[in-house]
Parts: sequence; C-alpha cells; structure tokens
Amino acid sequence: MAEVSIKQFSETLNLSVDKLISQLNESGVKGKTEADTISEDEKRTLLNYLKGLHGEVAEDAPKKVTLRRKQTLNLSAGSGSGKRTVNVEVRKKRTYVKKPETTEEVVEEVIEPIQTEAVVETPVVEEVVVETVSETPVDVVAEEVPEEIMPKKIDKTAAPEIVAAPVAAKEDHSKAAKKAKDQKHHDSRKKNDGVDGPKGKAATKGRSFNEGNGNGRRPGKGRKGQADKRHVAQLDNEHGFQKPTEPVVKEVKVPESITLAALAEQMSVKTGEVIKFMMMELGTMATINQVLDQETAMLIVEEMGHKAIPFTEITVEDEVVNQEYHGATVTRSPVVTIMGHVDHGKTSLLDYIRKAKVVSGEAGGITQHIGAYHVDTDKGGVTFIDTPGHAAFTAMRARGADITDVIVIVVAADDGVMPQTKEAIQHAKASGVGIVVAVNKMDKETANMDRVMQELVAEEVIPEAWGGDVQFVPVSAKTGMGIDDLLDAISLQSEMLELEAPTEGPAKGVVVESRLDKGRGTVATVLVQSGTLKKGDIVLCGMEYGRVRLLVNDAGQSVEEAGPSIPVEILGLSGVPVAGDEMITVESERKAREAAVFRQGKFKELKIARQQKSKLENMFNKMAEGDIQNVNIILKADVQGSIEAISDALTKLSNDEIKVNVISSGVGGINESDANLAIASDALIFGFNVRADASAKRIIDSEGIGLKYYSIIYEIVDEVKRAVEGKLAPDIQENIVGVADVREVFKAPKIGLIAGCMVTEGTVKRNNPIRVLRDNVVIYEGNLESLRRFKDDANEVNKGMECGIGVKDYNDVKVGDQIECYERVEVKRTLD
Ligand SMILES: Nc1nc2c(ncn2[C@@H]2O[C@H](COP(=O)(O)OP(=O)(O)OP(=O)(O)O)[C@@H](O)[C@H]2O)c(=O)[nH]1
Repeated sequence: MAEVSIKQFSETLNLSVDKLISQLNESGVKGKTEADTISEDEKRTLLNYLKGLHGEVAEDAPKKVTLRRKQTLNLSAGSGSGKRTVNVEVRKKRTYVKKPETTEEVVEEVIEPIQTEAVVETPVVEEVVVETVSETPVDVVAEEVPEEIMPKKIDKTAAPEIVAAPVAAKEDHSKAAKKAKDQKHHDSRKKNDGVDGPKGKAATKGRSFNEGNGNGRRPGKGRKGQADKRHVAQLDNEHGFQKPTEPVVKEVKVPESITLAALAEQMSVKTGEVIKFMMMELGTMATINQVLDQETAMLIVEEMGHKAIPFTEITVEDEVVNQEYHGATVTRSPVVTIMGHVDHGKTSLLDYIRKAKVVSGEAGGITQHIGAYHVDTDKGGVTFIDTPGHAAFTAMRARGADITDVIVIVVAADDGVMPQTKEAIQHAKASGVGIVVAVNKMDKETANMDRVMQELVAEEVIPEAWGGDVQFVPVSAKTGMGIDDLLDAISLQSEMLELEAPTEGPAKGVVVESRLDKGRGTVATVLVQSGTLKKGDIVLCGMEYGRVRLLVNDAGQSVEEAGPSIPVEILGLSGVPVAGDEMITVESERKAREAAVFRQGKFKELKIARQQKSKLENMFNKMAEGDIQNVNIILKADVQGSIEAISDALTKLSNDEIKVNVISSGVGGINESDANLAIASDALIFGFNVRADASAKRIIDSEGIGLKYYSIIYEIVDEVKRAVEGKLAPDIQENIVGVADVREVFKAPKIGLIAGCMVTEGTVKRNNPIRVLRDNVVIYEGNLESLRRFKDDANEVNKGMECGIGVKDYNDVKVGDQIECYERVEVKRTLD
C-alpha cells in the first residue's frame, strides 16, 4: 500500500487532522504533523490503541465478526374488532472468529437476547425470540391512526432497515461512545427493522424514540436516519471512527472476486467507509483496488448491514455450452477414421466402401465429397471420416474434438509397417481409441500377412489370433475382398463401446470440414454427435453462428434433419468455422450471436498472447532469458537443395542451452497441414521462396502462427543466428505491398511481353521490386519494366483495377502467374 499523509488519512477516516494527531499521540505515535506520512505500522499501532480503548481485544487476538439476520413475521389472532396483530421477530446471530495465524473461521450461533416487555419462546425450528411489538386492532390501522404514530405495516418479505444505535444524550461522551459501540451489535438493527414505532409506547424497554434521538420523531426511513446518523457520528468522532450506517438494506451480489471499490459501489457507500470498516472490524489495511475474495466480501456486506448474495458470473457462452442434453438415448453408429502410411491404400479403401455401400444404395443420389459419409451394413451403420491422414486427425484433436470411435490402420501387405504406420499407432494409442488393422493389397502376389502381423506385434499391436485384442482383417481395395469383414470388425469393435446418444434436445456436433462456396456461401460439414439437428435450427459453431438454411446429406440430397453420427452439410453460417469446432443448437439467435461475439473477443486475447509468443523476436528474447530450450521450425522451400542447406545451417546453430529443431520440411507451398503442425508443435514456419496457400493463410492468421518468408539463405540463417545470440540488429523486413493475377499475356511491339493483370491485393507500385510466382513458388525475382493503366503509364495501381505489367528482362510470364510487389523496410529491433 502506498504511504499516505496524515491529512489524506484523516480524510479517509472522516476525522479532523487535529483529532487524528492527538489520537496518534495517545497511541504512542508522536510528533506527527499534517504533511507527515503515516506508515502501515503506525496505522496498526493506532488501530490497536483504539481497539483497546473500545474494550476490544488487541490485534493479535482472534478477530470476531458478528453477522445478524432478523426476520419479522406477522401473526394474527382473534377476529373482527378483537383481531390482534402480533409482530414476531426472529433473530439469529452468527459469530465468525478469525484466528490471526489461520484463516479458519469458527462459526457459532447464539440467540440474541432482546429486552422486551413480553418475551415468549416459540417452537420455531431456529431458536427464536418473539417480541410483541404492537397490539393494534387491524381494522382501524389504515384510516384512524395518523401516519406519524402509526405502526408500520409489516411486510413479511420486506428487508429490514437500519439506523444507528440511539444513545442517551445526557451520558458523557466517552461513556456514550462506549455504549454505542457495545450496543451496536445488540441494537443497531433492532431499532431499524421497520416494526418499531409503536403507538405511544416504546417497543423496547428504556429506549423510546424520544429517549433515543431526542427529537420525538419516529425512527424510520429518511430524516430519522440522518438524525441518528449525525448523532452517532458525533459521538463516535470522539474516537475518530464511526460504524458505517446505511438506511437501506441492499441485496448485494457478490462475485467470486470483487475490488473493494466495486463492492462499495454496490452497497452505495464510500470506499473510505469500507476501508475504515475493514480496518476497524477485520483489522486489515485495505486499498481501493484491493481484490477481495467472495468470502471476505460477503462478510463485509453482511456486517455492513446488507444482504450478500453469492453468485458466479455466468456468461451467455457458459449458458449455451452447458445446456442439458436429454431424451431417450439410442445406439449410434461408430465414427471411423482411416490412417496409414502413404500409398498403402487409405483413399482406395474409403472409395471402395463408398461406392459399394452408398451409391448402390441410393439411386439417383449425387455422390459428393463432404468430408464424412455414412454407410449402412448388415450389422448397422458406420460413419467414415473422409479426410484421411494424420493431419486432419491431429488438427481435430488439437481443437479438443475427439470424434473418432474406431481407428482403422491400413497396412499394405506387400510393404509392411512403415514410419507413418508407426505414427498412426502412436496417434491411436494417445487418443485411447480402439484399433482395427486392415491389411490391404492382399490381392498382390507379394502380399505377406504374417510379416505384417509380426511387425505390428513389435509395435505392441497384438492380433487376436495371437492372443491380443486387435482384429486384423485381410482386405483388397482393388478386388473388394474382405471389405464386408472389415465392416463387421468395425461393428464388433463398436459394440463393445456401447455407443449411445440422445436423439432429442439441443443438437451437438463437430465441424469436419468447411469452406466458402461461391454459389452457396458458407458450407460446413458437421457430424452430429447428440440430439437431432433440424433445418431452421439456430446454431453456434465455433466463433460463427446462424440459422441452418439448408441441410444436405452425403448423397447431395436436401434433408430435414440429422441425428447422432450422421454427417450433414449446413448452410447459413455467418462465417467459415474451423474443422474441429463444436456446433451446438441455441434457442435464440440473440444468444447465439452474443456467445459468438464473446468467443471472438476471447479469441482475440488468446491470439494476441500467442502472436506475442510466436514472434521470432519474442521467441528468441525469451530464449535469452533461458525460458525456451527448443525452437521448432517448419521449413518449406522451392527446391530440395535449399532445404538441406538451410536445415543443416539452422541445426548447427544449436548450442548447450538452445536447440533449433527443423521438425518438418518439404518442397512446395505452405499448406494447411503445415499450419496445423505448427499449432500442434508450437513451431515457426519459414517459407523459402514459397508462400502459404489460402487455407494455410487462414489458419496462420487466425491462430497467430509465426510465419516468415525468405529468399536468401544467408538471411534466414543469419537472422536466426543473430537472434540466438541475442544480438537483434536492425532487421530488414519484407512487406508484400501488392499482388496482381496475370489474366492475359500479349506481345507489344518494341516493348516485349506484357501481362494483362488484375490487382488482387494491396497496390502494385512501379518502382518496387517484384517476384513472379507460379503455383505459390517464386520463379523470377526482379523489377518492373512498365506499369500501365490502359494506355497511360502509372506509378501505382490499386486492388480491383486492371493494369498492364511488363517485367524487366523476363519473357516467360504465363496466364495464372502472380506478380508480387514488395518493399524492404529497415525495422529497428529492440529486446523488449
Ligand atoms: N493391387 C492393389 N493396389 C491397391 C490396393 N489399394 C490401393 N492400391 C493402389 O495403391 C496406390 C495408392 O493407393 P491410395 O488409395 O492412393 O493410397 P493412400 O494411402 O490413400 O495414399 P495417400 O493418399 O497418398 O496417402 C494406388 O495406385 C492404388 O491403386 C489394393 O488393395 N490392391
């Protein structure tokens, strides 16, 4: 806590400077002036002194906080003019003892004795004290009793009011203050409960209104409260502190954590009062911005005379995500992912099953690729995820979508276990999903089932035939041999899983594929997991939402609904969701939109955090601090030679503390799989003379992956080297300023080849260097010879405009190429 001056502290305490100084003197903190600061220790000394003065225990003793609750009931007895109303007051007192060393709280309940004229114990569950407050014929109350003296009608549900404890005016101040303090716990609410003010007779012995505030006014809301408050304040000022009093009991919602200032605002009191209260009652020095936990905040609220209601903040998103899924459950089809080494026949197998089981069964249906399809077999339905490969599986799992029930590992009988087979086994084992092995290409002469079995045993995949629990099925995607057996094996495997899902209630599913279709807009393939998704439903899909305009099944037919384990395309989303995003139906579009907006906001925060982390500079800065030991790099390049050279050079930069790993490399543009791998392994992507394709760009942008393009080997190595060494010299940053698509190529007399282009991104500038890209690979680097709009020379051409480009010293531009215009900027790098 920052030090405050005596003057500031006196203002916080609502006390004159002189009074505070004199109290400090008395407590032993001598020689303070207005401008001096007061330390925490000095405040504590003052607090202990004042507590001693109030007859309270010193600071080290357990702290006691008392909470009271009072309820008033209205009982009627008799009838007609003899009808009597008896006000019953139930009091409950709860004392928390806060021990100094521990946070343990001892809770004891005591009965508050009330001085009354007639005390009767009633058989209520809680211990009860009943006080006869008024005896008035009910019938005459409204008309005949003047408001001034009319007993306030009791509303059983009304919250009690509070005023300060009245104290006999003639008592000397110190005595009065002591009494006020003593009686605060006993009396403060008793007089303010809204049942006081009996006609001409004090409800409480020896504490009539006249005696209490000396003005004869009935205690209640408004002026009475102020009068009492003033009075007590005056008395309390003798000691510099006054118990905060509020005329209205508020229901204060207390979240899991709240700042002191926010809590004060909720109670409509000044922050100073809460600080003072905490100091006096809890012996804690608090600041305005101090965050209080729910328990402490509730204690303060209750003790300051309000009603604390604990609550956990529930966002629309929580509400939407945690909705109940109910209804009768039905057995659902298993969801199968096929994995295996390249060329072992994954696609052929999927195609064979699809052709055999879907097209034949659905005459007229147009088979289309939607990323998943459902087949019916004699043993029941099976849903195949039609995005073979580990990348898709990893991408989904990276997003927390474990949709697969069975993994089929395809191993070519003539090739055996290969690196990606091992990888597939690892993926399957990591996900805990059951395996079925399809030994493919059994039609080939060189097929060797035994060899495959032996090699898989070495990978701890033991066939049933050899006493293990994995079914091995010999198949041929070429001849169709064993395909039915494979489907049977899948059904058997899934029977053991007892797959069930509710068919009613809100639908829930996972996005398997998504794209932006020119004619149809956003198209997402969703695999429904539970409930039934219907046309017209409102859905929340990752960060997108919308009303389902159309549902299309895997045969290209429009359908009305889709139940568990059925894949369907949905149209009508606000944007393109990402594979692996969860889809849920939401009752209203407003809620769906709010949840989507909330997620977008949250995502931005995450993205910023990730971007910060994935920036090369930050990565290396962190390394300098010794945080990061491994730097993972995915390297894509135009030719194999560059990959080898760069990989070698980068790996050699590793030292004892830092390891530079090129975890994946390859020839060609940066694709979706590279981007997913970067997410999964927290890697940076380096593109050497290659660019990211559209889908990779989408992931890179949305996930904030670190991506850098280079065209000179020594630059890439040098930059990493400098960064590793922590010498972040000024950086030459390359910015792509414009991209133009080549639409036509024609020969102009004297000038040479002219590319008729459309600028698709940014601005193409006459004087900037350019590169020619073919299929996302750089094929030429140079400058512009000419840039023309119609017949005129132009310095710049903006996005959406056509232009003619002549590339200097290059005559091989073709339709479909891209001309990328870039600039080099020197960016000063700093270590922070
Ligand atoms: N003889 C024979 N050839 C097969 C069989 N299954 C697949 N092939 C052939 O093997 C080659 C690779 O098959 P794909 O289905 O493309 O293999 P894949 O595992 O999907 O390959 P990637 O998609 O590249 O990973 C193709 O030439 C197929 O015709 C089979 O059962 N018998």
